Amino acid sequence: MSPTLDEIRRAPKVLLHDHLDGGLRAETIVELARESGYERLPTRDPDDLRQWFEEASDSGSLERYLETFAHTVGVMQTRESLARVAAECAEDLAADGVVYAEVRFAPEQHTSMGLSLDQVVEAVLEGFERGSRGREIRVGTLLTAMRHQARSREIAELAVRYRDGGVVGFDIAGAEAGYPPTRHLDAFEYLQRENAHFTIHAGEAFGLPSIWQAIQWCGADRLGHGVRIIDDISVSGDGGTKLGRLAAYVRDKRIPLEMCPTSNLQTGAAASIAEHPIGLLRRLHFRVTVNTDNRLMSSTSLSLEFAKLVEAFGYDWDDLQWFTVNAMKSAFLPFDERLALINGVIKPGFAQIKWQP
Ligand SMILES: O=c1[nH]cnc2c1ncn2[C@H]1C[C@H](O)[C@@H](CO)O1
Ligand SMILES: [Zn+2]
Repeated sequence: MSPTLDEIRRAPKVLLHDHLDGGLRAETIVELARESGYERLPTRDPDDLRQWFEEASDSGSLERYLETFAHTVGVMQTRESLARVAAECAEDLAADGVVYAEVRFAPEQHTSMGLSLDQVVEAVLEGFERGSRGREIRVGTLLTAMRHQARSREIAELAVRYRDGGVVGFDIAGAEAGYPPTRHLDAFEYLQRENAHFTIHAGEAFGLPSIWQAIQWCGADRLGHGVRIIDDISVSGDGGTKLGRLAAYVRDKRIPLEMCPTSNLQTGAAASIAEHPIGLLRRLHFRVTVNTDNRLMSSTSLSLEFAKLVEAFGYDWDDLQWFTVNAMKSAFLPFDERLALINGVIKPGFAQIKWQP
């Protein structure tokens, strides 16, 4: 029997790639816009707004997809709104059965009403703490720098400053074409000297050179998306595969791929779930993880992403557990804490679901 959406919701899941400003509740956006006097929302009806985000994000272009964030970032400019959005994020993920999440956002985008970078981070950390309290979820924060801006070193320093307060790593995001990872080499070298962890959005809207730079120049621990690694794998008529040097390196080094299937369809990185490179990469035993990217823009949840993969590839509980353990192994948490979650929460949780009549 293949796993149903309801059953998947009850399984303990791990989410490594989820944007705070891409996961707001539509009702919350409308309320925050009203309270703050934000006038530019396309509609004030939550149902229409939810649909607007999904449709506007479905253009086949990452650049157009990113334009929709103006409306979520626009209502996240005060301590209260940031803390509320973060608390609701933790609540929503816990309700979906996520037991460990790393949620990212770009502090530099939340200072237009006068908050300092430190105040922004503190508000979000407080929100995650509040939303997680009493629930079976732990949330780590990743600080993102926008790749078209020039504040990555500053944001990297911010991440290190809050490393003992809930920030577990760093990331760069935004339009990929024209903004290669090496533009931010200074930030990555600083983080390496500080023994800090980081992931890089790479191989989503640009190909192998972006992935190569992220790994071989910048030293990324993980790849955000990384779907274009497929360009370095040739598949012959009889189904045989041959890995190029970069693809072999990524697999040999067990570099985690934070794959986000639905988001990739919307930005044109893949044509359909069934044709998504995740199928081949899983078969070839790359360290694949499954993620949401932006739950609002993609109208999705981690459970729904898994359910779509079950439908397209016929995955069973062992596959879903494999993706989940991969994600937990790849988290930016200390080794002993990762192990405790794998052995104490993930494996028993999947065993219970697998064996219940
Ligand atoms: O999939 C993505 N690729 C590149 N950038 C992205 C993606 N999803 C969200 N972002 C951007 C828009 C957000 O404002 C920013 C920080 O979360 O990250
Ligand atoms: Zn992303």
